[in-house]
Amino acid sequence: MEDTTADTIGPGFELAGLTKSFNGRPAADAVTLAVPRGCLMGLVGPNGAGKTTSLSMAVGLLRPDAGTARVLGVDVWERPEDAKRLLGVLPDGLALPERLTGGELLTYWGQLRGIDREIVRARTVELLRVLELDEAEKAGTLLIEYSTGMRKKIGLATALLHAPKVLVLDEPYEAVDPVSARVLTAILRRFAAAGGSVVISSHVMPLVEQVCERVAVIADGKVRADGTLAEVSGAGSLEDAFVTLVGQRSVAEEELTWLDS
Ligand SMILES: Nc1ncnc2c1ncn2[C@@H]1O[C@H](COP(=O)(O)OP(=O)(O)OP(=O)(O)O)[C@@H](O)[C@H]1O
Repeated sequence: MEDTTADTIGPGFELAGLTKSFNGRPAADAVTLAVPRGCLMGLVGPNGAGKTTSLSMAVGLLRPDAGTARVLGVDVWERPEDAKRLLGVLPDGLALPERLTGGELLTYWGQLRGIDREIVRARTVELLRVLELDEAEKAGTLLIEYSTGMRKKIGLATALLHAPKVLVLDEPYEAVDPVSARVLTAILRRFAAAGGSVVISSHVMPLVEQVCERVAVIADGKVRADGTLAEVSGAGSLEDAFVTLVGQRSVAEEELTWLDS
């Protein structure tokens, strides 16, 4: 599945001036980021900051008002077929065909992507085992019966199945148990060590500190900070830097007093 049309130098993933407004309000305002090859980048920001909007535009799920995204030099909007071969995506709120098992989903997914049947079969078995979904598969568990964390994991498996070069994962650790989270981190580190680029969005700052080498902070649709973990965090923690960048909000003494009774 190697795309020979992709370039061999430059960043793995590049967002340049991505802009989108909803009802006249900018949700993403000239978002510009570069994820080097072999790098894990964390994308953090408050609720409604524009993370999902930016990532959706970057992977070809939401058409930008302006700006471009390139995966290994391939323009996501000009060459969607080539770009999609290189990209593995775990979108926000992934819709699943609920009446299939996880294994059936991966099998159909692989066929849709035109991957050889035997390869799909082998990768499906391996992904289900590594992500600890094999017992559910043996029991014939349908996706509608999957827990929230299991849904996240099968979504991740679909993102990995075609062996992409760039992974874009919206909240991949959300609802995932600690053991599975370690497995996920090991997968992502191995992916990056092999030269892949990874972007994860997350609200869990210690996790981003633990997993990512670079971090970008988005607030009000704008990139407020972008650099190595040390550059963005400064002398304190990432959470301290985040709160300084996006502003603090606490509950005043006179608010919610009706909860005191
Ligand atoms: N389809 C849409 N229609 C209208 N407004 C939207 C739409 N999608 C997003 N928005 C708005 O765009 C802004 C950015 O939303 P977005 O989902 O990108 O934020 P986020 O950083 O991913 O937030 P969260 O951390 O809560 O998931 C918000 O104000 C949101 O209400």
